[in-house]
Amino acid sequence: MKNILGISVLNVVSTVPQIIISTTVSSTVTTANTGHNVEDRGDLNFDVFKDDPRNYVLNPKAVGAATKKVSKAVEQAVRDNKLTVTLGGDHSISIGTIHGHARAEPNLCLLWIDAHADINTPLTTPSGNIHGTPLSFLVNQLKDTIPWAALPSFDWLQPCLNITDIAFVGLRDLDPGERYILQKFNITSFSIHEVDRFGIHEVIARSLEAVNPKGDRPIHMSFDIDSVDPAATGATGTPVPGGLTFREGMFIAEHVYRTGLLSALDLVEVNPEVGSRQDKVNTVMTAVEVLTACLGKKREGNLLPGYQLPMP
Ligand SMILES: N[C@@H](CSCCS(N)(=O)=O)C(=O)O
Ligand SMILES: [Mn+2]
Ligand SMILES: [Mn+2]
Ligand SMILES: [Mn+2]
Repeated sequence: MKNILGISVLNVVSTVPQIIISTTVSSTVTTANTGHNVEDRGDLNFDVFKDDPRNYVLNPKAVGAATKKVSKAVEQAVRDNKLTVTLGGDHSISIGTIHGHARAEPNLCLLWIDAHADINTPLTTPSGNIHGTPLSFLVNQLKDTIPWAALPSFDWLQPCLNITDIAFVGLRDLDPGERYILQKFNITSFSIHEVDRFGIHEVIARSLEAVNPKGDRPIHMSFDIDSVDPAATGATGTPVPGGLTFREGMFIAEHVYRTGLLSALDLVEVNPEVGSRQDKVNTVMTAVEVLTACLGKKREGNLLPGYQLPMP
């Protein structure tokens, strides 16, 4: 079982919630005696500079430089044989986490847990926000849809995923371009409709069967906190009603942990600058619980190795 490494990746500066998540995860995972020790490699700080006006997408220079840094940090952590956890922050960082993970583990498969598909291309995005496009930069089959010459800050990036290596869970807000892509390439996807229809166990089992049928591929799970219903995750940038219940989110985490194949994990879109104080508390609590479940903490309780009943 890999050791756990926490890389706190923050948008620009450390935020209290991210610090709470990373320190709580470290202590919780250790005390839950999951057999792991947690190493926090600290924050990746990014230069914030005035970016050019929208050129297909917003802030391409800043995001291109930041995701390049993330890629290097994640690649190194995976090469150090760490189960690598990246906390965010904008889902655009997954351009870097998945690229870096794939450089060390080219055979990875991807679980994308999200209200959104985040697979708009720079030409289909309605907002220009790169957090809605990360997957289009990463998959081979969409390579020709990216205006690479207009986005030189991404010249370091080579597509590294086969589009059929992705399974989506929790979708409930797709743009026309995304729907087209999912249909055209027959990508494994379970919207909230399928979660309601089949139940979360069947959905996550079918997702893993589709992308990892032999159970021999490292798993990258990119968990967008907005996959869980806004009632439990109000402090996020693009909330969508009718999300996964807290319990369904926890089930996904526990089930993926039990595969023993989790190799890298993103926990993203925790945004401490939006929502009420209670939203922030709820969102951080949800993030901590999902993360620690991904890392071995069980709702049934963890048997402490060598535990003996105290006797009088
Ligand atoms: N599809 C929309 C919303 S994208 C939401 C991104 S995230 N990472 O899921 O919050 C767009 O492209 O602007
Ligand atoms: Mn975002
Ligand atoms: Mn989302
Ligand atoms: Mn997302």
